[in-house]
Amino acid sequence: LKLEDKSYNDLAKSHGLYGSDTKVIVLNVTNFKKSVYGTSNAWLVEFYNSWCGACQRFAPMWSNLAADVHDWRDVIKIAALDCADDDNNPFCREYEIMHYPSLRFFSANSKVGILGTEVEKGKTEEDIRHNLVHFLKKEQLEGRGSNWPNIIPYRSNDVLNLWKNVPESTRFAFLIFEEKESYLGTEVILDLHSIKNIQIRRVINENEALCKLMGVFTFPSLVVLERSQNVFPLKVEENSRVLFCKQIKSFLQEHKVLLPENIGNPIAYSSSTKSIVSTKQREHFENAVEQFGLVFQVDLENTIQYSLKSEIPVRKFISGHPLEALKKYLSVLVKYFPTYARGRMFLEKLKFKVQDLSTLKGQIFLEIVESLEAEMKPVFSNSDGWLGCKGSEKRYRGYPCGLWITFHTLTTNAVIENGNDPNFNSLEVLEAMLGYITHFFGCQECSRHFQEMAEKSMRQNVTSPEQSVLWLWSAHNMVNKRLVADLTEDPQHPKVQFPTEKACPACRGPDGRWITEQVLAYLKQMYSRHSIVHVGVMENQRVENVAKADTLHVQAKLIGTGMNYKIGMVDKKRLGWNFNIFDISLCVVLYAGSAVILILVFIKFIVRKRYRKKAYIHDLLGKV
Ligand SMILES: Cc1cc2nc3c(=O)[nH]c(=O)nc-3n(C[C@H](O)[C@H](O)[C@H](O)COP(=O)(O)OP(=O)(O)OC[C@H]3O[C@@H](n4cnc5c(N)ncnc54)[C@H](O)[C@@H]3O)c2cc1C
Repeated sequence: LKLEDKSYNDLAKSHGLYGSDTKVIVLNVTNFKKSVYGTSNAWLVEFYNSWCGACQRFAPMWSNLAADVHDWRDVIKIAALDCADDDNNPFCREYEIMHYPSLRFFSANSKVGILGTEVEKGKTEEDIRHNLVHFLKKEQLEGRGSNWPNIIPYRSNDVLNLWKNVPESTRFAFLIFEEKESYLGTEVILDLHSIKNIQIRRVINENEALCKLMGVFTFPSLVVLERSQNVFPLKVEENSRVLFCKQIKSFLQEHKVLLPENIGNPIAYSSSTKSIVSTKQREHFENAVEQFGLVFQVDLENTIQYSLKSEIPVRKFISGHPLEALKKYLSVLVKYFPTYARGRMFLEKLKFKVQDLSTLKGQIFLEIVESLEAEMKPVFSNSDGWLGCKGSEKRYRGYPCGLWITFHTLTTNAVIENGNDPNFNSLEVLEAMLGYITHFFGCQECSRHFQEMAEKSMRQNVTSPEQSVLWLWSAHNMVNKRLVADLTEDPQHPKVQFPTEKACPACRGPDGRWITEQVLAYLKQMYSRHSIVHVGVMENQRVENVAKADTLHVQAKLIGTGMNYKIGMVDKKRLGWNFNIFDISLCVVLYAGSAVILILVFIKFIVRKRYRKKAYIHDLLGKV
């Protein structure tokens, strides 16, 4: 497949975090195998998830790297694949992508079935580039990449050997003398390899004879040899890749060697790593919808759908601790996830099918979920997208927001419904959440932070039902605090200490300290299953347990926010045999209508009969 880099991105249906303005090649389930396998260049692919904060923060670095090594593209291509895209998700399972972002190196000419080698992300773009150089050197040492520029050090002490096996037209040989561990020589070779009629080779300081011969005693150093045996030592002010490239290029320009345009000038991709939330937006937010704390049923359902159909099945095998965590997660969903009758039955059956297993494949779990869903549909509302968790752009909010509100809903409803039970386990939902976040949540960085928080204070502090709700609230606020002004912060939904002062004036004392009883009351009110907004729920879903009072309460809230939503279905209480008030009313109306029609027909019949009788008598009298 000989596509220019730009064409890959033009063909891609969705770009995820990488638009057409970057040099990152967008791969997907359709083009991945055709592109990556059997090519003369190697590939470095980022498997990421567009909702994952760590991936969003990593994206500018990845784009920078792709721009930086763009001149190496016939040796290595830099690409990315979005595992959050539903089409790509099974593919990420096949490649056993357990966390995001994951970097995989694919050798030149690799065969289909090779899953790539994990590459360390490091902390900086330079770290990844150096790791990449390691991989490329290894490739060539193992005999691959024979058509690549030679990055193996020149070991001979006879410079005449430099001119063997190179085309006649090669005029200059640049020797970069450096220490064994240095990356500079390889990088310069790769940067400038498309310049014709020259060769650039590394000489390491262990080749003492050649160093002596060339009079090189400091490393790195640059020496040029002409075929005619002229030798020019070139002075480079700093040991930098850019300056070495610059020096070689200016030497070549002086000697009238034609240079390809823009060669050896890595174009930096500029992207801010800071949030673009202005102070004004932060202030404006104080007055915005969010402060009313609405929780939408479709967001909760979207969350567990993503978790059950994408996040859990991405694991190839689930056993041991992850399987235990899955069982606990399903158990709390069955108990406390607010859903309709079919949803509840679906969760119960799912839990039942998993509870006795000692090992499970991710793919099998997905099949169980899908077959139960097909058997019992409609199970979910199948809305088009997020409502409360909708971001101002696709990369913001969504699933992680949904996961937070789902777990707040579970902890709160557990306490509201069973908190008075003397056998109530205050840690049950939190332990289930911790297990889920530890073993399944794709955002590795979030998972690590959450585990650290739990380790520090969860089991110690949560000694009563109410404390489970408050612990999660305070843990979430710690994350909010850490993410203020972060790149992942949605400008329309700045990170705040929750609830805002405006939303809950009673939640803070005069000194600004939290009044936890008030916070608890606020959270119980917001996350109670009775407050959940059933907007956007499919017509054939039936809303249970939502009393008229709640409907009015929600309506009032929505009116207060100025949101233009219709409250559908909310006040339709269910009756037996799947009939609701609407069905019954329709029957009564039809019944009454048909009775009226029958009466009218009857009257018409009587009137006509009388009229005919009269006409007959009249006729008879006339004849007489
Ligand atoms: C367990 C977990 C750990 C995470 N850790 C990290 C991390 O370490 N680094 C990172 O970059 N991202 C992390 N994330 C993602 C991050 O916290 C946000 O979810 C993401 O940035 C989306 O933010 P958001 O604006 O939608 O609001 P979110 O923070 O997702 O909040 C969703 C909704 O919850 C409500 N809410 C907010 N705060 C509270 C509170 N204290 N108590 C109750 N309700 C509240 C609000 O209505 C808000 O809209 C984590 C996510 C989860 C689920």
